[in-house]
Amino acid sequence: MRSSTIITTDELSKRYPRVTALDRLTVDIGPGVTGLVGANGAGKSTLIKILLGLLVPSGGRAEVLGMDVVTRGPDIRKVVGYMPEHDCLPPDVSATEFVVHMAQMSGLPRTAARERAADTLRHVGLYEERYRPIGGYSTGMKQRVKLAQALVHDPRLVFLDEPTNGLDPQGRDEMLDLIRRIGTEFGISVLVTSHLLGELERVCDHVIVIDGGRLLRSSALSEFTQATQNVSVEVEEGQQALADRLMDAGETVTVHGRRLTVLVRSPQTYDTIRDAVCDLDLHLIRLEQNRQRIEDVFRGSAAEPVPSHSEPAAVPAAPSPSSSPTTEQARG
Ligand SMILES: Nc1ncnc2c1ncn2[C@@H]1O[C@H](COP(=O)(O)OP(=O)(O)OP(=O)(O)O)[C@@H](O)[C@H]1O
Repeated sequence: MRSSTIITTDELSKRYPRVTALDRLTVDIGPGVTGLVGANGAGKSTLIKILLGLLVPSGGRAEVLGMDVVTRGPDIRKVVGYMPEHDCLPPDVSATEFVVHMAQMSGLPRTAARERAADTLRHVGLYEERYRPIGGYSTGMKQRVKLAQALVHDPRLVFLDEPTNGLDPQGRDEMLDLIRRIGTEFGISVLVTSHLLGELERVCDHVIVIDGGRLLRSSALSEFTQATQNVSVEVEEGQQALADRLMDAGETVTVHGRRLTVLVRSPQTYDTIRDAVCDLDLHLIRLEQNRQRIEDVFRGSAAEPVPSHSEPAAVPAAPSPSSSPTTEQARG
C-alpha cells in the first residue's frame, strides 16, 4: 500500500452475465489528482460505482478513505462527491434550485445549502445563468452543474466520470483548469476518468491505465513524461539552412516543418545550436527539451496504434471480453 493511500483495491472484480468489467484489479491511489484512463468499456465507470458503494463487486475488496465499499457505502458518499458521466439533470429547474436541493440531500440546512450552492456555482463559473432552467443550457454549462453538485457538500474526494465528454476544445480546456484548481486550491483529491490519454497530462499527478478491466499501468505522471534526449528548435524561417549547419557540425537533426529536433549528445549541442542561429541571423521562436508524452508510452506497445493528431489521442481499444455486446439497457 502507498503511503497516505486514499483508495485501495485488492483483486477487485466485477462480472456481468456476459462481460467481466473489472478483472482482479489491485491498485493504490494516493491524494492529489489521479487520472483513470481507459478505452470505452475498459471498466472506469464500473470501478467508480463500486468505490461509491453503488455496485457490489463480484470478488476482491476495496476501501475508500479507509472505509470498506461494501459495508460503508453511505458513509463514503457523505465525504465523496460524484460527477456521473451521463446527462442526469432535471431540465425544468434552475442550476441554483438543483444544487441547493443536492446540498440539502447531503444533510446541509436550507440556509447553509443556499450559501454553499451559490459559492460552488460561482467557483465552477456559472453566474447569472444559474437562475435559468437547466434544459436551455449548453453541454459545457450542464457539465459545470454536474461538477457543482459533486462539490457542494464539501467532499474530501471527488470522482469525475468523463467530465470533458461532449465539450469543444475551449470548454475542455476550461474544465481541465477547473479540475486542476479543485486539486490545488481547494485541496480536494480527484479521481478523473478519460478515454483520452493526452488530455490528463495537464492536470494529473498520477495516471492509472486500465484495459479490459485489468490494470495496465499505474505511475506518477512524471514517469510517463520523462525528459527525452532531444531538444526542439523552432525558427521562423531558414529551418533547412539551420539543419544543414547543425549536421555539418556533427549533430543529428530531423526537420518537421518549422521545427527541428536535435539529439543532445552533450551540453555542447546547446552552444552549437545557439551559434548556428546567430551566424545565420535567424529568428529563434523556441528552444526546449522534448518530453515524452503519455501517448508515446503507448505508441508501439499498444494493441493498435494511437492516432497522431492535434486532439488528445484516444486509448486504443484492445480486444477483450469487454468489447463484446452487452446489456446496454441495464446500465446505470
Ligand atoms: N449494468 C451492466 N450490465 C451489463 N454490462 C455492463 C453493465 N455496466 C457496464 N457493463 C459493461 O461492462 C464493461 C465496462 O463498462 P464501464 O461502463 O465500466 O466502462 P467505461 O470504461 O466506463 O466505458 P464508458 O466510458 O464507455 O462508460 C463494458 O463492456 C460495459 O458494456
